[in-house]
Amino acid sequence: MTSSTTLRQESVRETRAPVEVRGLHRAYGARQVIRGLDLRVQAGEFLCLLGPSGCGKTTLLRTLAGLDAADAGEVDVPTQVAIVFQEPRLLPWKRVDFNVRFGVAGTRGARAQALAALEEVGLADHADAWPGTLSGGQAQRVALARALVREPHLLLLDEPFAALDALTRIRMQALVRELVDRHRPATVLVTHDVEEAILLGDRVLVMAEGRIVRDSDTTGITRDAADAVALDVLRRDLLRELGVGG
Ligand SMILES: Nc1ncnc2c1ncn2[C@@H]1O[C@H](COP(=O)(O)OP(=O)(O)OP(=O)(O)O)[C@@H](O)[C@H]1O
Repeated sequence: MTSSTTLRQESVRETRAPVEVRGLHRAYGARQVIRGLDLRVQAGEFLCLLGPSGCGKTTLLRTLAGLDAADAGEVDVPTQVAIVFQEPRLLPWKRVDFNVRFGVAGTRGARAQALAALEEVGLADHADAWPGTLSGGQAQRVALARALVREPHLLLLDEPFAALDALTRIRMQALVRELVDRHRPATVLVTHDVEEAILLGDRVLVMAEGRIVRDSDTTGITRDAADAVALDVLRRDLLRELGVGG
């Protein structure tokens, strides 16, 4: 990722508002899930969020998507937001093309936009297929196309690769990074996979007990042999932070 880093930073469209969260609080009944969380994501930046189960990652994403309300604090997000979940959540009784158009319902030229998005995820020839005939990876690519067609300025990905087999996961990681580099939304990916976070993101954040407790710049760390030591050190550090390993 080293060579493309400078290019990515230079081509950020300054007109896009960054994501800004200040002093966010959210409780479910007596349980305080998010406790005074601050977060800033620049336009075009790819942020990966790690954290133990139940620490509030999905709650944060849902709040950024406007699906959940904050109890206190400020949440400034762009108007164009799209979210992809672990499951594709397609309408099984509608063809692929409709499922993608669903993201821009009512817009003129929606069919053409849907086809363009399907083309980008390598599924142009599946526009008229039924969701039930797709593999898990293909269905998740349709979910990605449905998100892209909205031209999001903020793209939220909640463990989107977790249900995929190892090879499909690697292909999907590369596709998502490529799409983010091309469209430049601010991107927040929740994952439990430390290596995925380091290799895919520009920044890796660790969340614990409702706050961000670590923020590491990971731009430029690749699978190349030259980066092996940096990758290993960061991986160990992050695993320790997550309470795994010594
Ligand atoms: N709608 C809800 N009502 C009540 N409690 C909830 C609700 N949504 C989440 N919670 C609780 O809030 C806490 C944080 O949940 P959240 O899903 O945000 O965690 P997470 O970090 O995404 O976990 P995981 O990694 O397991 O997906 C959990 O204890 C969960 O049970």
